[in-house]
Amino acid sequence: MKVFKALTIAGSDSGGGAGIQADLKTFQELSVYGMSAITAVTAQNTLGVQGVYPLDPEAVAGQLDAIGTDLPPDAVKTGMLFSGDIIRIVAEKVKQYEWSNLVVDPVMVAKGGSPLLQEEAVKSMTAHLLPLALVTTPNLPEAEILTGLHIQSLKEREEAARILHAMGSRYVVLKGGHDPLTENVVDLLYDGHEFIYLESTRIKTRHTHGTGCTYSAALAAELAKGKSVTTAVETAKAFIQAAIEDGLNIGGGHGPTNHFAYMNRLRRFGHDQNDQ
Ligand SMILES: Nc1ncnc2c1ncn2[C@@H]1O[C@H](COP(=O)(O)OP(=O)(O)OP(=O)(O)O)[C@@H](O)[C@H]1O
Ligand SMILES: Cc1ncc(COP(=O)(O)O)c(N)n1
Repeated sequence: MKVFKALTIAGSDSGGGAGIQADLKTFQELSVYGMSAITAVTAQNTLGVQGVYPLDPEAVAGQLDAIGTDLPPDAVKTGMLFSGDIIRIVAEKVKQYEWSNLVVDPVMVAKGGSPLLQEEAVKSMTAHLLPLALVTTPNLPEAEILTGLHIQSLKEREEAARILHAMGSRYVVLKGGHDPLTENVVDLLYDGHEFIYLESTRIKTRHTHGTGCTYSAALAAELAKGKSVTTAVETAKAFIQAAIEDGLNIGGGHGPTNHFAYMNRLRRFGHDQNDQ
């Protein structure tokens, strides 16, 4: 049996709801062998981020070399990268090892408002990493910072997606979780030709810690299995919808999503997700 492997390059969340921990849980649920390169350690729980301890860029490079020389991943995702120096090292290694199935989740700020990316690093993200991305998955505030647009209307979302595509990302998913005005959550997928809207019921819950990480990890896992971007985006959306619907009421703040939910539902309905 072929073993599909996915790599997450991201920060550690001690509370287990976001970052590396969310990514590995998602890979596992979707039957993909998970590997990690940690960029920063955060002291974090459902109440917020209490500390950020970035790793030396050399330590990040060392982890990527260890993986690149022995365990070539079928897909790679990036999350919290913290600094321009780390972004440049990651971009260099992605090119060196020719990792083409790259999902860039341009994580900038945690739910509670703590910065997870230095301001000066935004330029490195657009100059060095986005041109290597197969898919980038910004939320609305991240898309505004990356493009310089103020995004309100659907037309402005489409314009932002066009700009991100022109920056080099072959596909763009503009996530709509942060849009407070709409009844439904609307994500926008753009491949350089057409706009596809993925709509789902907005779940009213405060347990949304790690939604973006989990979503992009599910996308990377499906790409690792050889699924098309469109199919992988649809599965990732179903995965996160189930994970938010069955969110975990633990901790005193924003509880995490439920990584078991999607597969539990498929099992209940007698499907194996590899049959899809
Ligand atoms: N309340 C909600 N109900 C249903 N789906 C949601 C909700 N919030 C977010 N989503 C979905 O979750 C995914 C992540 O979207 P979101 O905009 O929250 O990303 P994010 O802000 O990067 O996440 P994070 O804040 O964890 O970094 C998207 O597919 C979005 O549609
Ligand atoms: C290590 C790490 N990576 C990413 C996030 C974003 O997740 P959220 O916006 O849900 O706090 C986070 N909080 N911590």
